[in-house]
Amino acid sequence: MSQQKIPATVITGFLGAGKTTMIRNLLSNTGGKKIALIINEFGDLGVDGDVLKGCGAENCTEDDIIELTNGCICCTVADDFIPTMTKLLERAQRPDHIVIETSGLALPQPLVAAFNWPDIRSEVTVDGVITVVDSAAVAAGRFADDHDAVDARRADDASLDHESPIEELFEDQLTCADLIVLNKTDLLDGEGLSRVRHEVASRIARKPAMIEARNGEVPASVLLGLGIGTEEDIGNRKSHHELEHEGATPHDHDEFDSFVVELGPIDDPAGFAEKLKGVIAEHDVLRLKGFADIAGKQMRLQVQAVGGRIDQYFDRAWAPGEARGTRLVVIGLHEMDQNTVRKAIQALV
Ligand SMILES: Nc1nc2c(ncn2[C@@H]2O[C@H](COP(=O)(O)OP(=O)(O)OP(=O)(O)O)[C@@H](O)[C@H]2O)c(=O)[nH]1
Repeated sequence: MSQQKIPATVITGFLGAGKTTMIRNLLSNTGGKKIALIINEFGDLGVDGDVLKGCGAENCTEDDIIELTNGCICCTVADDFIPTMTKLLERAQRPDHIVIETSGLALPQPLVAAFNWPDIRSEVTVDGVITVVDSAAVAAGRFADDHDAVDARRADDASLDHESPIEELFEDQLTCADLIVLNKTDLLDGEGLSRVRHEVASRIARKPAMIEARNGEVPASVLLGLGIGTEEDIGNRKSHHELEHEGATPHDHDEFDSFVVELGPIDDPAGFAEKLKGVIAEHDVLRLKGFADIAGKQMRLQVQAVGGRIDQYFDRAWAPGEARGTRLVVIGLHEMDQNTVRKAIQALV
């Protein structure tokens, strides 16, 4: 008798929507299922891997967490994702379930389509694609572009064939969903949330289930076991790019850029965060995350900024022999001036 296919859940969603937070919560309540986690993030710091490995889940040990670091998963399917899956499937102890966290800038379509490759298809199936949405960011209009401005730009430059890259990606990630998690409900009231629900629904023709969550707290029984087999339906969930350029090469990430800023110790983390908000707003930084060395503290500070909202918390002690330091990854649109932003952040300490 052939072995049953292993279900794989793809978790996607724009930068900072709460994917890692949701997975962290999931790993603490898997109902005994052994999970293998494949994670991919944009930027050179490996913050998500560090956060998830640090959560010490029994059913997903450090060995079960695989980081894909050679670029965005949707562009490295053949070179990175498929070989990783093949190796995972060769393990003596196979996982009960595979969870894949895409980078916040990934198109889920090419990844899901990879499950139709013969070697993978015979052993794994996509249990479902879950798209996490930052409800507060939707309410603030972060994905609703200024269409007049875009039209004006297009009139100036005939080669511009699509709308804002952020808006497109947001819609492409929704288009792929079997389940949409409207996260960060704590930041909105009932009316605001209902507007977000309508706005999200209006962006896609399909009507996947939509649930609300705070801090990604959704029971494993809801997230795992959707049983969809999404790879068989992926042809009906085309991205903007696929619709505009049938048969064209996949998209790249030229529209976005990331870089790492290194700093010395920070004396006043609250003051630093306040001033950082100003830099983020002035330079349209989309996402900033990393770890900070706070003078006189044994613990390192995790810094997470999504747009102008900054969270900071001490996550663990600096390990013996570990080089203390402040390292922050900054992600923005390509036109962001790296040198100016780097200098502006360095000037804060
Ligand atoms: N207020 C609030 N903050 C949240 C919630 N969920 C996540 N966050 C915060 O949002 C920030 C980003 O969360 P992550 O889980 O790292 O988001 P992500 O989607 O994994 O981010 P990328 O991997 O960079 O795309 C962190 O500071 C979280 O603590 C929520 O429901 N409410």
